Amino acid sequence: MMSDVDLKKKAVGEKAVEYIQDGMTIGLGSGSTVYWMMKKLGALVSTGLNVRGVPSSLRTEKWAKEFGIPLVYFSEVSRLDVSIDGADEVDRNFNLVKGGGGSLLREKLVNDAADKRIIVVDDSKRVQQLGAFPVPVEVVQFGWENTAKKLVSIGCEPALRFVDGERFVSNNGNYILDCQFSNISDPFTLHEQIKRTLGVVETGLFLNMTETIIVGEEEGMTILKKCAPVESVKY
Ligand SMILES: O=C(CO)[C@H](O)[C@H](O)COP(=O)(O)O
Repeated sequence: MMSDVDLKKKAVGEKAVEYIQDGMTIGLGSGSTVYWMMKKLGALVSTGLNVRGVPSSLRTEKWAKEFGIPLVYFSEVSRLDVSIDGADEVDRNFNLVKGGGGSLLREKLVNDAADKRIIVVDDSKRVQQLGAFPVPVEVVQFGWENTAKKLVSIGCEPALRFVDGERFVSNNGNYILDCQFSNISDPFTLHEQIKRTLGVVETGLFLNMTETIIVGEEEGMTILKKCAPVESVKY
């Protein structure tokens, strides 16, 4: 049986497919919420919907192939019509922490290329202030220990990510440092500070990178849109 959280993820993932129209090129995000979007999209493709996707991770690429979603190389498209992605935290200013699955760099590149960017989350991801979830920071492997020390000096506790007892290596061949800050009052300045650190490739702070957030709740969902009234969908 599916957990309550999984039911919420499924509901918002499937809802996001309503934003996709025939002929669109779609940025396919990563994670378990995006999985449901892709499964539904695959079903629509099998009934004739003509779309193509750019995957933001190898796992997403695998799912796209499994669900029959046609893919196109990122290098072959200049813009995407829409991107649909998950997140680890969303604040009320539409800023996000992403990278819990380790795909933050490709996700950022894909989302940045989209004209419309939709985020799908369950309500446990909504926060007053970013930072309870450690900020994933992608760093080059060479000299990562020194990069970590530099990050300590800007106020965090970085932890090298391990998965199944092994050092996690991103799809780009880099390590991830999960950086716990005690308080992120200004995510924009923090992002700039981290980016200036030698050895850092990208941060999981996605700032001003979405206009629509679909939040799955116990009895429905809330659709948050920048500069538009909140929409509530009840079951
Ligand atoms: O940023 C991500 C992967 O790098 C995911 O979108 C994020 O971790 C949310 O995942 P899920 O939908 O499984 O909760």
